Amino acid sequence: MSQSYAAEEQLAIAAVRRACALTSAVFNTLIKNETLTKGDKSPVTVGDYAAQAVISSMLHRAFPHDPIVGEEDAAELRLESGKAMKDRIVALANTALVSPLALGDNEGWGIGPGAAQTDSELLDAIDRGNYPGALTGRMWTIDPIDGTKGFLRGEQYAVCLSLIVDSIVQVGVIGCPNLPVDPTHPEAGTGCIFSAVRGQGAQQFTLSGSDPTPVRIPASTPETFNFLESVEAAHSSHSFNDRVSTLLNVTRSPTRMDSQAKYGCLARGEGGAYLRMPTGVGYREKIWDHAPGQILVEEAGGIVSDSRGKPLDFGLGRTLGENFGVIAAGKDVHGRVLVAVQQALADAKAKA
Ligand SMILES: Nc1ncnc2c1ncn2[C@@H]1O[C@H](COP(=O)(O)OS(=O)(=O)O)[C@@H](OP(=O)(O)O)[C@H]1O
Ligand SMILES: [Mg+2]
Ligand SMILES: [Mg+2]
Ligand SMILES: [Mg+2]
Repeated sequence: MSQSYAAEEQLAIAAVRRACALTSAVFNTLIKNETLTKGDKSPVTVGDYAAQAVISSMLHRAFPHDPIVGEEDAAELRLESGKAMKDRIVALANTALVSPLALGDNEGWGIGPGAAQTDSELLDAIDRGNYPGALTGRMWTIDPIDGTKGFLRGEQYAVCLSLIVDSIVQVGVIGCPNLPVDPTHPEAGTGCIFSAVRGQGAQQFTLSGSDPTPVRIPASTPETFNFLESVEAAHSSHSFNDRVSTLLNVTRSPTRMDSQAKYGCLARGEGGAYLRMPTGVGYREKIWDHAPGQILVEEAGGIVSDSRGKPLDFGLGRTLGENFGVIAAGKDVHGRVLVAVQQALADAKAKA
């Protein structure tokens, strides 16, 4: 029997709302020494750490036994050299945690404002994201800022949270503070949340209101179809997407956008397909970069697979393991995109 996951969805929405308020505030005041470069050369800001601390604290309060796979860890913040950053993160996280009841909070589920946390409680909350993942059982994924490079550029980024049970994503919530609420009326403002529960559909509402609207991927037409792809050429191959576009006679140029906002746009009918092919050997996609997006697109009536047509495997640890690339698209076009991707891969192999 399918479960309702009502408490989990409400908590996830409330946590993403609080984290989005925090990241928006951070962007307006971010200064240079509030960003670090991680071992893999990617950036992390006080916003990433503080948002993970807030979401993890709220999860722990509501579901103390659930393990968490979170992108960030607090190792740098525990060093003497990280003290200034840690102090700022603690202040930001506590402001977000104790602020008055945000829309979507529900005290009945214990997800209203909480008490301020100590430094060590907040560092421990960040480090609770160290779960290695598992094939069975419940676990949450947190990507506190997905598309950190987009966040730093003032463009798209997303606060992403999912609940995975026995390797299947059951709840996904994506907050997009910089995304237009209505792409046909950009003047109507920005700030959306997407949310989906397995078997119950997908919805969008505004970051500041409680106005859920169901989202569904419409049938695509040659006039409207184009690819959604990463901004960063290092994250997915733009030239491969060009070849697939040529094979499919796609005339519209791709929409480049950071983060899982791409899954949100696809789910509400923008673009037609999200194609993410690896640029080099070795990088394994992280589960927090795809779990909320996968359930959102599937619940909006689409299909998400890797470049071989296999489902994404969320039960192999912190990465998607052997999955190679991602194709997300409406049901009517996914098969055609998959065939074109296979053709482009075969052409590249023949040339090599
Ligand atoms: N080499 C490589 N290949 C593929 N993906 C990578 C790679 N390196 C990083 N990442 C992950 O990409 C996440 C950013 O998502 P996007 O690629 O959609 O954003 S962007 O348009 O490129 O900025 C980004 O997520 P965040 O770190 O949360 O921003 C990374 O997890
Ligand atoms: Mg990410
Ligand atoms: Mg991130
Ligand atoms: Mg990152």
